[in-house]
Amino acid sequence: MAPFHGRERRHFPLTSIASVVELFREQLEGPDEPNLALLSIVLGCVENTLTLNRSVTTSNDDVLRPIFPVVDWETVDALYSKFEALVKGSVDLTKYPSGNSTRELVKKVSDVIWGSLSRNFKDRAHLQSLYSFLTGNKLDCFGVAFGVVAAAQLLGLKDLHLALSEDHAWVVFGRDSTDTAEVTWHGKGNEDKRGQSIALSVAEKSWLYLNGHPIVCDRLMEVSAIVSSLNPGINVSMDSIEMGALQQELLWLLYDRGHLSRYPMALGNLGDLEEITPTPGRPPPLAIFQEAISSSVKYYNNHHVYPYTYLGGFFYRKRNYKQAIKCWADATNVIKQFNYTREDIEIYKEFLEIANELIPNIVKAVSANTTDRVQMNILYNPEVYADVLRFYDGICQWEEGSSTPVLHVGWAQNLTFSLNKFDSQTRAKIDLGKDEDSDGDDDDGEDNDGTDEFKSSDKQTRETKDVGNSNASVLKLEESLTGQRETPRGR
Ligand SMILES: FC(F)c1nnc(N2CCN(c3ncnc4sc(CC(F)(F)F)cc34)CC2)s1
Repeated sequence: MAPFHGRERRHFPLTSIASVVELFREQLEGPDEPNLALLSIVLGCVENTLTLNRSVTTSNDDVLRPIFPVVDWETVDALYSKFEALVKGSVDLTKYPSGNSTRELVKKVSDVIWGSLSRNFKDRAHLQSLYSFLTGNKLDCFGVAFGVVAAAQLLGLKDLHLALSEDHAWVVFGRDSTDTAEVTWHGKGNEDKRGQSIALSVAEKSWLYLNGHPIVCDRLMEVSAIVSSLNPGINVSMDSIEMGALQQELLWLLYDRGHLSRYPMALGNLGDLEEITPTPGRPPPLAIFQEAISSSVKYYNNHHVYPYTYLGGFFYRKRNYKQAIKCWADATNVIKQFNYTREDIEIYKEFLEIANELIPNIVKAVSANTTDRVQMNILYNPEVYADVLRFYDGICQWEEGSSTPVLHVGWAQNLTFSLNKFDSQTRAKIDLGKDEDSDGDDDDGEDNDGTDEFKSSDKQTRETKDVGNSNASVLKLEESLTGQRETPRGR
């Protein structure tokens, strides 16, 4: 049975990037909601063809370059009908009161997707689409959550939407989307919490749930999520040019309609693509990365970390080390608002790489390459030194109040390595102003080795102090981790 109004049929067979873009344009223009299952099947089919079983060689070993795959209507219609039969065959809507979705109904839809998954390994690439689900019974964490939303759309559940953090996905439903439910798993070795509300997890103030500032999608942002989670990767070192071009064009189509404005990671993805292949007449990557930051500040109370690490990575690749370090300090200025829990491992790894590889590489590169006067001067620049301290202070504040420690002696070794590369006069130049106490003089007799800052301060108070306390806390950190003094906080 043709599941669509036949309007979509006229685009098939899809034989080029332009034909896929036209299908998406028509879907986005309405009047109906875009059909999430259809679009996910189409993109999954194209991605699968362009990135898997890629190179075909002839007898004399020429590598045949695949042209853009032909996506037939019959293929898509058959897969769509299979999905529709599975979903409508498994969920008897008469058993659920009409109107807003209930937790039981959401759990049932999640069970339908969950129950169809093959048991084996699930954190490979290209497992995010309904094409993967319908042809291989495999989905990754995002794909399961997306599949639940696509199934809900098929069932006419208009209140059920996708919620996204920087490393997890769940759903919102009910009147004004205030109810939430886990529908997929997260990470390795964590029991899935499907069916539960996310309220308890948010209360832990973990980065994983963005402390109440997730991306809550509407149907059009759910299309943005499908496009943004496209993976043009053929292997670790090669991307499909056609797939990257398709993702870039679809992201601009969504950008022009405003469907990326509240989606910082999609803007970051677009910035990365524009850095590789600039689109004539479009803003430069820097402007797009800055838009991602503005989006997080404007809509998510500056609680997203990735906008700053997207931009930091961009500056690092451009060898603009001063700006890169500033972005990374701005990134820990975000993470310090959270408490570290074991499920935040992905962002921990991000900061570990910055602290223990990228910053040491920078200070090594600029001190080794003394001929490059421009780069050399960052080791004589107190603002850069202050940003390195700010970076570490954010990590320290992240650890404060957390159930799980963040720092270990490896951090301190890299900290001392990086700080010692800065010229000693430079280190003296930063404003170490002590905080004014009530009678206004600096030294009120208490031992000013910074201990008091640890005992009395919590995150809020330290927030208002200048970099001086960051310096104190970082030096305390260095001493505590290298064993010269007791740990600043009993743990
Ligand atoms: F900060 C930079 F270094 C980054 N480079 N790539 C980054 N990615 C790439 C793409 N990505 C994403 N891009 C669009 N949307 C989403 S929703 C989501 C969480 C989950 F997968 F749904 F669980 C992840 C994610 C995750 C972050 S951050």
